[in-house]
Amino acid sequence: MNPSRTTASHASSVTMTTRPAAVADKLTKVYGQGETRVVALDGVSVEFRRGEFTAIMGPSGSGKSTLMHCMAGLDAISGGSARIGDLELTGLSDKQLTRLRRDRIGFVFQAFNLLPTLTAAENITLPLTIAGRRPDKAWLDEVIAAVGLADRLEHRPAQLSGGQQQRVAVARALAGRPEIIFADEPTGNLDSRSGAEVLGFLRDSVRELGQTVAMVTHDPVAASYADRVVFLADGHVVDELREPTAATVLDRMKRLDTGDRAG
Ligand SMILES: Nc1ncnc2c1ncn2[C@@H]1O[C@H](COP(=O)(O)OP(=O)(O)OP(=O)(O)O)[C@@H](O)[C@H]1O
Repeated sequence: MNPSRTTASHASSVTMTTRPAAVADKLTKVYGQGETRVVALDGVSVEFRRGEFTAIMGPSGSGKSTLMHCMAGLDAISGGSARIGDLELTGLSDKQLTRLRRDRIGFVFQAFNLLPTLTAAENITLPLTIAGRRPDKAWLDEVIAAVGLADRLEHRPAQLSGGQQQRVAVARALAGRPEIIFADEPTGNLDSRSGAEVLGFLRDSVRELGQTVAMVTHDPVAASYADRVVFLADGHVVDELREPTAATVLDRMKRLDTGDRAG
């Protein structure tokens, strides 16, 4: 049985009808020119609904990271559109994109990217400090309690396990109540137990705190924590699975690898 299916997704059922947190519409991304031209995304349309946890999977080179970078305003798009909430990313200046990333998007990367000289608490609030925003104390307490870091707040990253460091990174991503969190292989550097904790927390942030998460992963077990899996191949969305289990995800991945994209 898939552990991610044992509790009802209350937040999802309440919020899924509202406008999506992020939308790609016929999104294309072309790198290079002439002989080095690569079409990384070839008309990708996908919605990330509020209060939903989406995993993005696909073979190496299928465009997963490119999709995430374009949606998060880290990379310019070549055609189509990308929106965070109702904000269209095309045409935004570098300054506006920086502000968008800072104020409306949370990031979790494979490498935890914590500042070594700061405590866990200072790392968690750093983006808010940089933005000159006052942390919402009640929300922060809720996030810190949920990630189980209340007794580690004064520790520096070197004094924390990998799993704890990634939980600090997740709390940091959540601290500003972003419109959406983009997670790129968040469990890639963790053992399976720590990985399960981080994934469980990402799932809880969606179910219990009403957040929205899009996560790139290669791992069918990680994907099984999501509400849905979007499959990419050769820069296209080729499949989608709801209520995934590790077994159903693996089965779809095998079909992609053999080029059978039916169903
Ligand atoms: N900066 C770049 N310049 C040129 N080509 C790029 C660049 N970034 C990505 N590509 C190409 O775009 C395609 C999609 O790459 P992308 O990294 O999005 O795939 P991916 O699915 O995330 O792969 P992986 O699972 O290996 O991380 C690949 O063919 C890749 O070589």
